[in-house]
Amino acid sequence: MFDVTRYAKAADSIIEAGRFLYQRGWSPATSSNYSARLDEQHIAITVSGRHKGDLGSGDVMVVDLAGNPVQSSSRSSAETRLHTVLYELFPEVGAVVHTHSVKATVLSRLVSAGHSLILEGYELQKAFSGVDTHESTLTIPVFNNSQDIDALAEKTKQWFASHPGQPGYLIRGHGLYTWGETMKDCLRHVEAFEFLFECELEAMRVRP
Ligand SMILES: CSC[C@@H](O)[C@@H](O)C(=O)COP(=O)(O)O
Ligand SMILES: [Zn+2]
Repeated sequence: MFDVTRYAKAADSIIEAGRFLYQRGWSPATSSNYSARLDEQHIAITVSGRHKGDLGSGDVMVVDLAGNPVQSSSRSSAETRLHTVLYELFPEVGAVVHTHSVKATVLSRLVSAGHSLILEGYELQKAFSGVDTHESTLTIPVFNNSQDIDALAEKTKQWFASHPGQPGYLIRGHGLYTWGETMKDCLRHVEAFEFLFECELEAMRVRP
């Protein structure tokens, strides 16, 4: 069983995140999903198919880390397993956010198959938790999109098990996943990624 007060707080953080991310244009047309940890075994996560700019408490439900609904007859995000593998891997992760911005989508299609997006030399890399210098190298893997979410989740789990310090990943033609200790950390990470994606796209335009 989960703590109801914790659920209420987590749901509020998810609803607020949806408003912010939709307004910024990063979660259009019912895309995206968000979650927050309640305890070792449970997370609050968005119900599948809901409009993220207009979430209410009925649009956030509880699942266990196996993805089973707890006290809910709703269907959780189709991408629930992409969230739960991150909670399984990293006990310190308290929230996970998935977005569908134009820049993440376009850039993910420009990174060649088998390559990662490398971010180096940007002061804004320090917006990511644990990064304290522009002289760091962030390796952002780009996974091929798939409707087989269990298979995709397994690939992400394997990659991040051996690269635990990296702050997120792209799915080609689809969007961004990032996480943090709190929902605030996640939103800062999304903003930082969006800034860095714009820089990378602009650099490609100026010097193709
Ligand atoms: C509206 S298309 C986007 C979906 O296919 C999916 O990628 C997505 O991000 C939202 O799925 P959801 O099941 O609502 O969590
Ligand atoms: Zn998606």
